[in-house]
Amino acid sequence: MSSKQAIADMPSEAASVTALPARAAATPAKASGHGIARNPGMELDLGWLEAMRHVNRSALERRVASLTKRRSIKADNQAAWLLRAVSVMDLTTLNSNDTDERVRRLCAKAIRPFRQDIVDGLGISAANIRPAAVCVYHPFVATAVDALKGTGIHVAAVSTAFPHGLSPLKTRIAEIEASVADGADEIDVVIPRGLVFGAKWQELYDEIVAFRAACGESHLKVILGTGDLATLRNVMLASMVAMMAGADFVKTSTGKESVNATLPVGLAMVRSIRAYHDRTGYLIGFKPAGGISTAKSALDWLVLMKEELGRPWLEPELFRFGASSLLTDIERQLEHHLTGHYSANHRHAMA
Ligand SMILES: O=C[C@H](O)COP(=O)(O)O
Repeated sequence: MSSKQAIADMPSEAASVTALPARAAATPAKASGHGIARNPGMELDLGWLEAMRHVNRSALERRVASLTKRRSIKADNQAAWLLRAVSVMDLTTLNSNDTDERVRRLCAKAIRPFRQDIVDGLGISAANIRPAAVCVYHPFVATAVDALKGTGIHVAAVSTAFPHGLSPLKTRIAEIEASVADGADEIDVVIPRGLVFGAKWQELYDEIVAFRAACGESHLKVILGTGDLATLRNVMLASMVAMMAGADFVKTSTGKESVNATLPVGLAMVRSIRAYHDRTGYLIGFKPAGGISTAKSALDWLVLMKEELGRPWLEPELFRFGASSLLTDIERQLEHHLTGHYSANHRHAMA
């Protein structure tokens, strides 16, 4: 199969794994394109958490090693999978020196993610492949909303005293409300990691319930800061509490911890998503973020999702990469795919 054919066939090429069945819509789908029944959450079930006593780290690591070693993506299909990676990307800028101008340039990159010669070479002009969202700090939400108007690209805001989550609860809730008022479609909140260390599950649950209420129709992604959580059991418990409290997505990292998204941690979260689905029927999204900057690592994550959860988790409704520099490497790899050589990073300007 030629790579152009593989690109045209991308949805079916990725469809070979049986997906978890989608639940019949229990809550109305969001008009702005999030077409999945939203997780309403459930009561905090401490007994369920208690039952999750043991997480077998070495089994998770073995599974990750086998998935990445015998990766099932053939060379001809790689360009198609890289385009898929772009379409599930939250193109992110979260820097202390962000400006309105920089955010406008990033939005322009989201609208036209590839150089015209790459678009023409791959034959993808009709496919309109773009990141799912642009992710910014609150002061830039209005700018991004304006720059992306009419494109269908969502605006995500990091909230709740990102990246540490350590301001008063009232302040964190007000921050969510302000981003929603400015037009954010998605809100990425961070949890205070101390609540996990103290096993203060009720407090964590209540905070996330309040975050969800403040989000209204905007979708809620809950960042666990997994690099700070010390154990995979903590990661799984925090994931479960976030889902019980009504998270639409669980997300690994802020990008500011010393350890960012890793595949074993991702697998632990994905297994929590599966367990939550088995019990409630709801499909929860997953967003690995932080340190995902190479096309190769993006492919590893996509394979993990395809093999563990199935086809629906290759769509932006249920999967996102949070990444500030991944698009640059993907563009370089696509150019290499077309021309056989690499160009310098500066030829693929981000913003
Ligand atoms: O949520 C997204 C992350 O902050 C992006 O992290 P990164 O800059 O390491 O790609």
